[in-house]
Amino acid sequence: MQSVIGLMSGTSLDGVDAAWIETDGERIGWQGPSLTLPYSPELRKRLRALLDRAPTLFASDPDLLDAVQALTLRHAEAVQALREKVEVVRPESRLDIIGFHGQTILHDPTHGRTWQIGDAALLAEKTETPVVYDFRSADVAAGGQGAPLVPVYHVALAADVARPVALLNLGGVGNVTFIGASGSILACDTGPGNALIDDWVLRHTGIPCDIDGQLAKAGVIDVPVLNGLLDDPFFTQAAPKSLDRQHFHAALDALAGLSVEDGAATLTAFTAASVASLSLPEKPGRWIVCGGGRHNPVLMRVLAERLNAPVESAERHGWDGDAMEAQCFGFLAIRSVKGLPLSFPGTTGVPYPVSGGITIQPVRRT
Ligand SMILES: Nc1ncnc2c1ncn2[C@@H]1O[C@H](COP(=O)(O)OP(=O)(O)OP(=O)(O)O)[C@@H](O)[C@H]1O
Ligand SMILES: CC(=O)N[C@H]1[C@@H]2OC[C@@H](O2)[C@@H](O)[C@@H]1O[C@H](C)C(=O)O
Repeated sequence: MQSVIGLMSGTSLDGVDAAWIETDGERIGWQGPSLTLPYSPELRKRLRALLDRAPTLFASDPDLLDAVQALTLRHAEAVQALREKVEVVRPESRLDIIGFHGQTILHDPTHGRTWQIGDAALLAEKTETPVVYDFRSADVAAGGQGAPLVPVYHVALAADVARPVALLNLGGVGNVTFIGASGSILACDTGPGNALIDDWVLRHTGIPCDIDGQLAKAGVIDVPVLNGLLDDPFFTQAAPKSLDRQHFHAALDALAGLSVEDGAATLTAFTAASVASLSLPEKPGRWIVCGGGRHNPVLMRVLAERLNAPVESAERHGWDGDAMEAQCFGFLAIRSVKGLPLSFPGTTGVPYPVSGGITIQPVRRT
């Protein structure tokens, strides 16, 4: 087993998640500490501006280069902070490698593009550790969706969980890994997770999310608006399929005129209904939820109602639901180095299993 730090900067743009695990890329050993280093409001604003400009952005754009540097240095701080945490609990541990996802600013696999920003060479230099990055390009080049990549990690984690089961990540965007009774895998992005709720609440209250679902709880779902949102052609596409965070951005216009509470209730129902609209080969015996959405009790309740099945938090299975994506990119880093597949026909629609990721070594100091 090797010791690895996985780093994930998710679609919520809230910060970088870092997690330490021991793994050989197939089995998962010690799940060590994890942490989130938040981004400053200023960096969030710069990243958000890049999302809007990404389709026409040049790699040499000065705003992009500045943001990449700030983002990468924050990742290096996360690595240092996590090393210090591990030093306290397992002083004998030595970091072998880092899995660096970066920040997605554009995801358009149908046009062969997926773009995660971050400077892997700078991170390798600052941390004096080999860094694996660019996990999605090989899959997209081979005709896959480039996402989700977490399923192979979900399957390893859930090796002992009764099947059929679904593992649902509710981050900015939602994604699911379905494991059938026979072990068959089907995965896809599900639709919005928290990103639309966050954007709506931020726009109307200045607060970055609907804390504990308080606004949604006080609101009433606008059914015609909800049905209009569910008319999006994404929901009739078969899995595997993936999404750009901005795909549903215009959806907020459909809510014009609603109170902030009714809008939050409608968007919370939209996230749950988009998961329930999935057509899976078998009905999962349980849904295990990770990602920030599981902290929203209203979203969890509406999900359970719409899925008509047990909906459990990842912690019920001894997992850290806030660290799973970061852990995953540590796991994928080792798989990348070993040339093992990261994606499969059932997870991204790629025609054959594909590895991916590029390793960069730190500059040797003489
Ligand atoms: N107590 C809470 N109440 C409501 N929502 C919450 C709470 N805690 C976290 N969230 C939601 O979780 C989000 C963060 O989730 P997470 O960190 O899983 O996203 P991410 O990793 O950036 O996204 P992705 O998985 O799409 O890359 C916040 O933006 C917020 O909407
Ligand atoms: C292109 C991209 O960055 N997609 C993210 C995003 O955030 C959630 C969902 O959309 C998922 O497809 C993916 O991340 C996870 C970690 C994945 O690839 O499995």
